[in-house]
Amino acid sequence: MKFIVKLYPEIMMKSKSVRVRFTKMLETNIRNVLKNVDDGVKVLRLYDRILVKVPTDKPELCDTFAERLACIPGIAHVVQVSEYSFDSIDHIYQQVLPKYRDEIAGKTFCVRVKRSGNHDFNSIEVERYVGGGLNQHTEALGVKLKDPDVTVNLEINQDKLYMVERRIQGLGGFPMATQEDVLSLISGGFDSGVSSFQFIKKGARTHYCFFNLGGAQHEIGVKQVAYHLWQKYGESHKVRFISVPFEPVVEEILERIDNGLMGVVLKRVMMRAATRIADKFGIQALVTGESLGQVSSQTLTNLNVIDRCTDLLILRPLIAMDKQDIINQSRIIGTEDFAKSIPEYCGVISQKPTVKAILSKVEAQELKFSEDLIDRVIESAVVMDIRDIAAEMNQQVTETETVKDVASGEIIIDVRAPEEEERSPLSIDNVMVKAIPFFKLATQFADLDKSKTYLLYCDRGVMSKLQALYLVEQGYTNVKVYRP
Ligand SMILES: Nc1ncnc2c1ncn2[C@@H]1O[C@H](COP(=O)(O)OP(=O)(O)OP(=O)(O)O)[C@@H](O)[C@H]1O
Repeated sequence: MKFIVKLYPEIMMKSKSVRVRFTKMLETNIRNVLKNVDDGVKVLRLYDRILVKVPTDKPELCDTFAERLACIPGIAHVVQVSEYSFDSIDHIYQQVLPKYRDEIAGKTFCVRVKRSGNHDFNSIEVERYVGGGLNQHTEALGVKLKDPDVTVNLEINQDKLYMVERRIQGLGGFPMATQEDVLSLISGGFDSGVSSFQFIKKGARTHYCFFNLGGAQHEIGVKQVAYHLWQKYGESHKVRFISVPFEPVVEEILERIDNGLMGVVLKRVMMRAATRIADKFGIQALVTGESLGQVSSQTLTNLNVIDRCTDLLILRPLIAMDKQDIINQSRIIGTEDFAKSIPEYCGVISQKPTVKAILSKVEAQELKFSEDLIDRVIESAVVMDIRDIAAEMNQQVTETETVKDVASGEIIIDVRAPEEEERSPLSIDNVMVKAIPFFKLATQFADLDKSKTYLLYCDRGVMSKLQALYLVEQGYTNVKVYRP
């Protein structure tokens, strides 16, 4: 079984040298991602496509490969094919006939051919020859060129015939790391998840910067979102997750800054701190999830005042998007459930925030800050490789317990998202399994029988550990992680 990966058209329109560079990057990225599924995978770059060969003894991996390919930036679409050799047009027909005989019986059909290489026939001739043969020698209702019941898709490349079994829509965009790095300010809500995703899709290594205003639980929640985005769409390249303790900033803002200006001042301190971090790592742009008019700090006047505190480029990919479209997008990329479960943590919500901040007044207010405020918070920032989020959870989870077996009376809670849980439900003989998706767990755990012990389960063991930590933080002791 093979996949033929088609590059996004924007890549194909580039000059030869750029196209080759992008294609090579995509080839490497695909290899890096798929070898995590199985290192027997073979990835081969051709002129305008990349071939992915699934290990012959593991056809069951096809669905996982298809899912992973659908999330790698730079791919227009992927076709899953079976491969045959041929020596004549009739040989093509003879191989197609047994494959499609039953499928087209009682149905209308048409044959579509894409051809590359040197042959003594063209695509239309193959369509007519194969279509004519199938029409005569099967129980098909007949050929119908527009809206047939079945389309027989064939690809011919030199002496190889590929029969297309399914088409998988790609993500589009550019291959990861073909663009320069960005630092995405992530708060765990709908917006910053989507804005981060847009830069991953555009091929920018997207590092994460989080300002902690709400304690350990907020940080755990945001780490879940960042880890999900990286693992699903950007796994080919490692990135950093930087957590900056912002309680000292919030404290000074509450004590020293005029009520109406608090929101704008908080954002300016964030931008200054993020600029320092970006400079340290040679990153040239910040990304935020700000959107025009969404909250008081996001009027044009206020965004302008925010921008004046740094020379660094601030990119706001959602600036003209409607909130509902952002939420819809977050559903598609899988961050909606995380965002729903993260409460508003901003401690600097003033009663009457100004929508028209005046730069000179804001600057005068900021003189009231302790001189070393930003130095202090930057010094205590924690920089981690995003891959270590999973490892860190492992370490911290020793506070809770990870178990391989279920003791009598223990109950398993399957915390996977409902679609995943429905696709492959967990069932263990003589063990009670309850499905409570991770985003409902925090609220529903309190209603469970407290005399019982609960083992949290998810397929990769990251989400279950994060959720276990979260519950331990809240004071529960009757929770463990289940890793069979
Ligand atoms: N605690 C934080 N850490 C890092 N970035 C933040 C934080 N709070 C806000 N931001 C950045 O500022 C942007 C605007 O935040 P704000 O709270 O004004 O709006 P929001 O609509 O609640 O954003 P979101 O939905 O992303 O939480 C966010 O999208 C994010 O990029």
